[in-house]
Amino acid sequence: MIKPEIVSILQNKIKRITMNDSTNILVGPITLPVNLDGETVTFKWYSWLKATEEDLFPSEAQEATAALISRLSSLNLAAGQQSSVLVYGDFEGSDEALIRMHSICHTGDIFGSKRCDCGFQLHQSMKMIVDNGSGALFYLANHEGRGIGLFSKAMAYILQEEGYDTVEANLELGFADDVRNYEDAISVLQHLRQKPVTLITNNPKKMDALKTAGMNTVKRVPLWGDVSSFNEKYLRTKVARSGHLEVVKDTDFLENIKIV
Ligand SMILES: Nc1nc2c(ncn2[C@@H]2O[C@H](COP(=O)(O)OP(=O)(O)OP(=O)(O)O)[C@@H](O)[C@H]2O)c(=O)[nH]1
Repeated sequence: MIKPEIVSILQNKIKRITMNDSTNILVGPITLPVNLDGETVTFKWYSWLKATEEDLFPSEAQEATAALISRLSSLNLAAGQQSSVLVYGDFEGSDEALIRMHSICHTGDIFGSKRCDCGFQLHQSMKMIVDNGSGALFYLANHEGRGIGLFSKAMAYILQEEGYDTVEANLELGFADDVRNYEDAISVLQHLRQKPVTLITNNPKKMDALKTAGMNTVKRVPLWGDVSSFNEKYLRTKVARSGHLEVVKDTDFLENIKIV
């Protein structure tokens, strides 16, 4: 039995986001001071859980929060991945808000791998959001390896060491090049902000996903960097095969960046 005082602490921080055929349960905001290049910057952190079982967060029940809490310890949530959003500034009301839909990259974001540009993009986009004064970083934890999962990404890396490019490696393993879905994140975004957003990305598919969902995405800010001999082929493949947009049209952007 969950104590009433525990329910009353949590219930104002839990919101239901109803989608067409499922529900996302959003928890937050939670104050999150972050060390960003030596400065303490305070974000508001939220996480969400897709409620696939109807009784997880019953809409009619008065004690929906209690019902949810009482199920938590048996759900084995650590075995799955829950996504996050870090919100900065007056995200709901500001005229100009920058957002980043960042797909998890265990190797790049956590270990600092130089085989991709993910760690750089994660860090840089947080700084861009703070410099802008308002925005949100969505950290999409079910997107590892463009949706193929960490174990499969390890296999894809082995194929890449034998000369296959990123796209070929995914295809040879029986996946599409990119199997990511942004619906859950967009539902959370729409819950947090209705006004137009500017998306930090080089990937037009992310812009399309937001526009298709009816989100008013007015602008795009590109984000290339941390180019080295380790990730040069990966970055070239993004432009040549995955449709990523270069910084300057008709220019081979990598030739303008010193390879270290
Ligand atoms: N399959 C596969 N996935 C990779 C590889 N290197 C990085 N990734 C994944 O690629 C994704 C990159 O995510 P993002 O940086 O958000 O997306 P993006 O499509 O590059 O678009 P933008 O960075 O927004 O321009 C992450 O899920 C990484 O785990 C790789 O060699 N193979």
